[in-house]
Amino acid sequence: MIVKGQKIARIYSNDRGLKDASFLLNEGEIIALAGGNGAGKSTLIRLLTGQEKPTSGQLEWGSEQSVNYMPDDVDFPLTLSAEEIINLLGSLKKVGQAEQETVLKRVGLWEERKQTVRHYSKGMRQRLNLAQALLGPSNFLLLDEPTNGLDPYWVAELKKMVLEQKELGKTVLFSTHLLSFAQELAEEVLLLHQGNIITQGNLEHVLRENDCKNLEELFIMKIQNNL
Ligand SMILES: Nc1ncnc2c1ncn2[C@@H]1O[C@H](COP(=O)(O)OP(=O)(O)OP(=O)(O)O)[C@@H](O)[C@H]1O
Repeated sequence: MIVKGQKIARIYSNDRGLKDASFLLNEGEIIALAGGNGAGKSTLIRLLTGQEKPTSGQLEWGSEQSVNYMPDDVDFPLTLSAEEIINLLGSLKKVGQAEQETVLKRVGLWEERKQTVRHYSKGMRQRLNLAQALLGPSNFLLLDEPTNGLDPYWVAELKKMVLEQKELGKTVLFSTHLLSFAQELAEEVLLLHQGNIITQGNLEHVLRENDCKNLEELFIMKIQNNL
């Protein structure tokens, strides 16, 4: 077990957030946290990273978890280059030059590594964000809206990178509102709507159980039932 949520909630003063979420994440799985805007995906991820404290409920962690995290909104210093940022984070994470180089090459920023972030496009900044999450040892990778700003080539590369991480034995949880992306990649799915988990489990199993041909059909059916 990686982590178990036991009726975990984070309710903000406006009564929104994440409500009584119970779930179990197992080792070595690719898990999609899917749902629309304001569904509670980032809130759940922030609870998992410890950036948010639950208003009720708890998380029970398996032993020796080490988490790498790709936030959905990171502002890298505009005056630093990708190389400097990865170097700085590399020294904090005790990762040597060779791995730093591999990671920058993997996200396609090696050629532009000496340019400052100011000169990067949105997609390049997002790839730098991905690079920092790939850097250093972890067994649990949390990616919040990793496709944001990526073009089709890099979305395809992102899929490959997630599968590579799985091959290395890691658990990968990513949030998305792109249901086709979740469908293509995930083994397990947590479908969120207005702060509630409306469906969870093995993707093939939940589709079969609900007689749906894909996640989009399931999502529409579930939210219509919730209205
Ligand atoms: N700091 C906050 N203060 C008040 N309300 C918040 C706060 N953070 C999130 N919320 C509310 O909690 C709900 C869930 O937000 P969250 O950011 O987790 O959704 P999300 O699924 O990540 O959405 P999106 O896909 O739009 O990023 C939303 O209704 C949002 O307005």
